[in-house]
Amino acid sequence: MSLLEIDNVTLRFGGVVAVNQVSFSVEEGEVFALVGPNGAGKSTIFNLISRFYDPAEGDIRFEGKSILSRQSHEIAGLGIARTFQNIELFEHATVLQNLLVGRHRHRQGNFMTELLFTPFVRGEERRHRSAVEHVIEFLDLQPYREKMIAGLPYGVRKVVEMGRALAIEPKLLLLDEPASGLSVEETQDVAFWIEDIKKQMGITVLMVEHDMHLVSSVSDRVLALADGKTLALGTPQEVQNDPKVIEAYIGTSDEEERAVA
Ligand SMILES: Nc1ncnc2c1ncn2[C@@H]1O[C@H](COP(=O)(O)OP(=O)(O)OP(=O)(O)O)[C@@H](O)[C@H]1O
Repeated sequence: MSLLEIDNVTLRFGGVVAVNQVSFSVEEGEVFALVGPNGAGKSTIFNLISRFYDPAEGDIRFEGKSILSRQSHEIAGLGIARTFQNIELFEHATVLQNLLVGRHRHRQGNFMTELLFTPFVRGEERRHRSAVEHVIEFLDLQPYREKMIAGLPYGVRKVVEMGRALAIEPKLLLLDEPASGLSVEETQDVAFWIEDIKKQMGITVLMVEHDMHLVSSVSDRVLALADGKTLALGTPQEVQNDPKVIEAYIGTSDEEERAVA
């Protein structure tokens, strides 16, 4: 059984078919990338998995069960965490506080037990702290743990966002353009972390990314989309050499996209 199955999914915005009968499966333990020119439908697929949108047709299954009856706030509870293209953190809270918020799905105490700070709650608190400390160490965030997000450089905020998602201890991590706006060195770090997230933490990764160098270095499989439709699916090399993919990139009006091609 695949961890995630996107089964013949279609979504329209008025007259625009943002996602057009797309199917793919993500296997446990792999890094799977969605690529394609601007407007291909990549972010919409993330938003469908996050249950921000309802598909017009098709099904989305996680661990074999449809998630279409679930609401967006229930998705983290199933074990799916995500980052956003435009980083979404609490600006006026510290790195540590932002990561602890990510632990919310694991909280089991009720109002009274929390109020009375029972041994159960104290134990829970220790467990949350230690999970968060593990993420801080993993992502080399020690120098920033007590710093406010608002004062941090962009590259560090991106890492904190990844940390917030990892603190949930997900089975599936959705990374929305993890390298966008980063320097070559920072992108290299992201590549190492994605490899470690897969190998050391055993977390499956689905990412949307424009940086084909990063995609080829970390992905097991790649799905290329254009105009909401599947163009090619295979290894990074197979997809990059696919004539339909080359055509889609060369046909784009975006200079950066053409450079990628
Ligand atoms: N909320 C929305 N309302 C209307 N149209 C939308 C909405 N979101 C996306 N679209 C349209 O759906 C299509 C797919 O957009 P989407 O953002 O998924 O593409 P993308 O591949 O993520 O592009 P990019 O690489 O620029 O982020 C585009 O034509 C876009 O204009």
